[in-house]
Amino acid sequence: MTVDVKICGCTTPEAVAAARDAGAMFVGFVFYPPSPRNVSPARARELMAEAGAIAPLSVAVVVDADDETLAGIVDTLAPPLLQLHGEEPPERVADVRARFGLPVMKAVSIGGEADLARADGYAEVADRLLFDAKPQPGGLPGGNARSFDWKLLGGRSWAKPWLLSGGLNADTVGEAIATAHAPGVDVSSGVESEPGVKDPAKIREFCAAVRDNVA
Ligand SMILES: O=C(O)c1ccccc1NCC(=O)[C@H](O)[C@H](O)COP(=O)(O)O
Repeated sequence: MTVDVKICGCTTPEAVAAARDAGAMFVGFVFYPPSPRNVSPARARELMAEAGAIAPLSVAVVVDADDETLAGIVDTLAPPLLQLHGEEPPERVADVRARFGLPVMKAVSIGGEADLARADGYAEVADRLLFDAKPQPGGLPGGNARSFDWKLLGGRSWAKPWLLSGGLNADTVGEAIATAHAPGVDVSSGVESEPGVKDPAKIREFCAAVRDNVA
């Protein structure tokens, strides 16, 4: 069994290279100006180029982005996956997918059982799901180092591949995978030295912890 890893919020070539060398499947670029991890689409393209030909797949992370913003990202970066991390309803997920001809991963914030029913709705229209913790009111929609009760996901199955996210780090990811039966994991804050600053050593430790905890 393998567990897919996404290192989100990369802003330096060193972070992308560390993710690549540690075997991450995805690297996320955040296109959301209030985030300390915000980069421009052109910078994200440079970072991927600097990481070389054999690189993880880039994921464009956006929050309630309009079509013009998405078109700029798609034209500049050509990401193989879009991550919608805002309040996009299922209809918007389906619309983005059809309009841009790209697979879409929908972030679903989980606070309790009711949110799992919401996830069922997204599983019908998205290509992947990402389960994250609820943001605090007025806070960033993601990248908050907040976790949720992983037991809510244990024993559930979805028709689409999914990633577990929210407050993970090298110390907790093994238990998180085992509890939620997660086929993939995503991390941002847990591999940083301070908000927005990825630490290559922590990226390596995180990916090693995932490997060590998968039978
Ligand atoms: O990371 C951000 O700054 C961010 C801002 C706005 C929307 C989404 C964002 N991140 C999305 C991710 O996929 C993060 O990796 C995910 O929320 C987990 O973050 P963390 O709890 O810090 O590991």
